[in-house]
Parts: sequence; C-alpha cells; structure tokens
Amino acid sequence: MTVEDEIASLAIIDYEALANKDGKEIQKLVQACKSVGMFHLNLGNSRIKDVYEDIPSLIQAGNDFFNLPGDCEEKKQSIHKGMERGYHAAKTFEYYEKAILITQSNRAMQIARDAYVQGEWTLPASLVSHEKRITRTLLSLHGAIQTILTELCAAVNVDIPELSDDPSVASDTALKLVYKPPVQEAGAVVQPWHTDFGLMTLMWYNEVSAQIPIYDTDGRKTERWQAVPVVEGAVLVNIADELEAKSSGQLRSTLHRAVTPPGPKKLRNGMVYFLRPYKI
Ligand SMILES: O=C(O)CCC(=O)C(=O)O
Ligand SMILES: [Fe+2]
Repeated sequence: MTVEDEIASLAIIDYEALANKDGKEIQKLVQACKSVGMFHLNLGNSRIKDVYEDIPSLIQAGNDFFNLPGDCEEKKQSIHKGMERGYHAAKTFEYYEKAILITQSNRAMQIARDAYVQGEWTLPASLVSHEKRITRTLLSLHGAIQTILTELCAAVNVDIPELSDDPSVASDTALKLVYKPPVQEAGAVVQPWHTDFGLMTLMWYNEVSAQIPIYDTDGRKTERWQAVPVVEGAVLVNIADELEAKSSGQLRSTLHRAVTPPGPKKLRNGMVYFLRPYKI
C-alpha cells in the first residue's frame, strides 16, 4: 500500500463570513461546490468555535467505549439491528500475533439525530456524562450545515423544502464517531471510494484520514488520489448525492475514500455529521 504524496488544495470558507452573508465568501463557496464539491469550513473565532474543544473530549469518550470488550452489555445494548445507527464493528481482517488470532475492525457509533434531540435515544454509559457536549456539538454542526446550505441553495437557485430537516419527520441524519485500531500502515484504505447519500456531510479529523481523486485540467477524475489535509480550526465539508441531484448536477457530490493517518501505525479517529433529511 503506498502513501499518496499529493495534497489536495481545497478552499477554506470562513463560517462567520458566511453567517454574515458576505457576498465574496458565498461566491467562493459556490465555486468550491461546483468544482470539487469539498471544502474546509473555518470555525476559528466563529460563534460555534466551542465545538473545537468539545469534539476531542467526545472522541476520547468514544474511544473508552470502543475499547470495551466486544461482548460487553454496553456495546450489546448499543446495537440497533438492521440500521446504520448505533454501534457497529465490521470485521475487516485477522492476523496472528505470538500465535494468537487477532481480529481487527473498523468501529463506529452513530447517534440518530431525530431520536436524540427528542430524548428518545439511549446513550451508552461511557457517553452519558458527555450528554451536554453531544447536544451542543450536534446543534452547532447542524447550524453550520444549515447556514452553508441556505446560502449555497439561494446562490444556485435550488429550492429544498426539507432543508430545515425537522427532527420530528423521520430522517437518517446522524452524528458518527469513528474508531480504527492502529494495525494498518499509513495510507491504507479503510473505506473504499464512494459518494455520500443525503444532502451534505461534515467531518472532523485530527490527521489526514481521507483522500479524493486528482482531477485533470478539464475537471475529469484521474485514477490517482490525493490526501485531504487537516486545517487547524476547520472542519471538512462535502456535497452529497441528494444535493447533486436537486441542483441538476450543478453541485458535485464528492468521490472520496477513508485512509489510515500518515506516520507510524496509529489509532484512526474521526467525527462525521451526515445531513440526510430523506429516510432510505
Ligand atoms: O472516516 C471514515 O471512516 C468514513 C467517513 C465517510 O466517508 C463516510 O462515513 O461516509
Ligand atoms: Fe463518505
């Protein structure tokens, strides 16, 4: 597995400027969404900058949960059969260490936004003391994604009645905590290339953890990949399939894949907020 050396050059959109309806910033956003469909959203000094303090604590609490034994009650109770929401441990590969068979997996925990904000989602014990943080993070990320979408859709004349994503109407909107044990070399693909369903996705990574294709000068995708850099104080945002469709292809649903971070083998963590007003 080779580590891709190229680094994507993505636009950095300032959230506060966008919230203040700054025309230049809106144009920058439109340009980013029409071309690659992915950009950084700078939250530093914005009205929701606290998420940058909350997220690492939530990641830590998530890791405490993920590190519990696979068959413990807390994990068992967090499995929601037949749904992407809840706890998942996908078996990815097995290897022997000192003659003992070790099974490694991607682990993820998705909190269903609708049920959570309506007080109908039971958090695992490891996360209960973080309830306020989770609520704050959910609301902040939701507010950010709404602001982006409102400005973007107005600028490209796309009307989406379900944009507000009313939590009392069934949706697939969710907050996901991502955990991957430190067993694969840097740059290993842990989720193959795909586009996201829904309207838009917002991601937080502390290290390079995603790649997008390199595009040629005509904007066509090549077979080569480039790393999506981490920008301090910013989250990563990408357009998803429903928004591409609703915009008649004006906005690009970004092809991307998830990879292990650079350097020596290490834990892979992330947080993802999926805005998915349409239940599938
Ligand atoms: O970071 C990850 O593990 C996957 C993020 C992603 O692209 C997705 O869940 O759609
Ligand atoms: Fe994705």
